[in-house]
Parts: sequence; C-alpha cells; structure tokens
Amino acid sequence: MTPQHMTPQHMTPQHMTPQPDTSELTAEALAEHTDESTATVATGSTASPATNRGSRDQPILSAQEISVGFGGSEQPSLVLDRVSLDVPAGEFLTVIGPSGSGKSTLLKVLAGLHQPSGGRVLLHDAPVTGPSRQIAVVFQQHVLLPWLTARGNVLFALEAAGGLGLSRGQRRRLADEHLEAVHLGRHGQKFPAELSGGMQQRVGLARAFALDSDVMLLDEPLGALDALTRRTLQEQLLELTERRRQTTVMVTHDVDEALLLSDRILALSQGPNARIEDGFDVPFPRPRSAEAIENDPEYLVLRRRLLDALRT
Ligand SMILES: Nc1ncnc2c1ncn2[C@@H]1O[C@H](COP(=O)(O)OP(=O)(O)OP(=O)(O)O)[C@@H](O)[C@H]1O
Repeated sequence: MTPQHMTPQHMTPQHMTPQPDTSELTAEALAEHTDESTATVATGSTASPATNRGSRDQPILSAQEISVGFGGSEQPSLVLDRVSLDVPAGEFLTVIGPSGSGKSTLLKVLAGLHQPSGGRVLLHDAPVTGPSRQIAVVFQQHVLLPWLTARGNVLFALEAAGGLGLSRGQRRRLADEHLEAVHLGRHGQKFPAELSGGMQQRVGLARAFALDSDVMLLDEPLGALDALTRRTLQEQLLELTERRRQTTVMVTHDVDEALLLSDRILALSQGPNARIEDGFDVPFPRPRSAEAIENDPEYLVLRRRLLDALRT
C-alpha cells in the first residue's frame, strides 16, 4: 500500500497517534490486525474509475477458485478450498457460514488485503493485487481518528483518497450528506468520544459510503451493537444500499440481517476446506422493510433453510 492510498480507515488502534506515519503501514500489516481492528478501509485494484459501475448483468467483482491455507506445507488443509463467486453490479450478496469457516478470510481476499494461495479476484476484469479506494471495507468495529470530529473523519477520508476531484466546498457537502444519510446530521461537530458505539459505527459507514467505491465489503459491520441499535442501523444500511444500488458483499452470522439486506445469500460449508455449499435467492421486493418481509410467508421457510445451512 502506498502512502497516497492510506486513508484514516487504514489505521488500526495501534496506529492511532496524533501524527500517524502512514507510510509504515502495509496491506499485510493491516490484514494481521483486522480481526480485532476497528478499521474501515478503502481498498481495491488497478481497475476502472469509481464511476464505472458496469451493467446490471456483468459481474463487477469475481472470485475464481480462491484457495487459502495458513499453515504452509506443515498444515495441508485449507481454510478456503476453490471458492468462486460473481457479484453483478448493484447486487447485495451475503456470505454466511459457521464460525471459523473462512468468511472474513474470503472478504480480505476480495479486498486485496490477503493474497490467496490459489485462484484470483477480478474487479472489472482486472486482477485485484492490493488495496485501493475502489473497494471499501467496513469491519465490525469502528476506528475513527479521535482528534477529528465526525465530519472531520469523513472529510479526512475524502482528502486522503485524493479529493475525488471535488472542491473543498463540494467535499464538505458530500460529508454532510453522508452524515445526514445515517441520521447524524446534527452530530457532525462531535468528537468520537462524545458519540455512542452505534453512532461511531454510523460515522464509519458514512465515511465508507462517501468514498463512492465500486464495491462495498462489510464484515459483520453491525456485529458489535446491541439488538435495538443493530435493527436501526440495518434499516439505515438498507436505505443507503437500495438508494445507491451499491454493489455489496457482506458477511454475517445473522440470518435475519441477511434476509433483510440481500439479493442473494451464499453459505460456506464448515471448514477446513470450506466451499460454497448452497445459494439462495432472496425474493422479497424492494424497497423493503423488516416488517414487510417478516410477514411474507416465504420468510420463515427461507430462514429455516439458512439456519440448516449454517448447521451443516
Ligand atoms: N492470519 C491467520 N493465520 C492463521 N490462521 C488464520 C489466520 N486468519 C484466519 N485464520 C484461520 O482461518 C480460519 C477461518 O477464519 P475466519 O476468521 O476467516 O473465519 P470466520 O468464518 O470469519 O469466523 P467467525 O465467523 O468466527 O468470525 C480459522 O480457523 C482461523 O483460525
């Protein structure tokens, strides 16, 4: 990762000093920290500009026969064994799977944060070789720069991403719009320490969405929140992704969250050697609401099938 690719989202708690030397951070260093880290990162490849979102049918993001092993030759079993998926423009795809099956590992590979032992990832048909701003990633926990306000955190990300060709005033408007979108318009001048965990996570989402990346990767983005906050944020995430038709890949344990947000759900089998076990189209019409889909007769049937897939 080159210094110009560094954004505040690339920083982990360990790196959060008042004057971060971002030049020392590498994708590998970030990948090592991402399990516990609260980072939101913008990552990607050498592919086309963010505005080129492709056609509805054509996959924007494609994982081809991805295998990942961590143990070298001493440990022959793989975490992921030839996992393939295609994500068309505008699709919200969710990957579910038992704990330890390799969901986060798959997301890191898609993000270019971890190089697979086999297979390749393509973004707009170009190999993903490392992080850039065309793939944004939101992890379970938020990392905001504590010395900047909520608005300052979003602005810093925009500036670190090169300003997106926008004037200072336009960047400010963009930051404010995205804070509004997550219902934080009145809190833009607050510092992270003055915000609740759910509000901080919303700033993280606003920051990631403001970067206007081609693909959004969400790794249990709401996993650390209490049930009520989680439900509120699920609805905000639903609104954001529906309005923008944002191409998204999310991993989650929560089948209700998956059913609310996704167009399609893939189930990873129990590891080691996890593979895509099953695929489910989510038929509920959009725009959706949690209430409407939970009253749909197909909801309970699909929910049961997903829970069964998690148990296998
Ligand atoms: N850097 C690493 N070095 C060695 N093993 C790793 C590394 N990262 C992940 N693993 C192993 O890979 C497997 C899959 O981990 P991963 O975090 O991708 O699973 P997961 O499905 O996301 O789990 P959970 O649902 O519990 O978050 C686990 O056995 C884990 O111990």
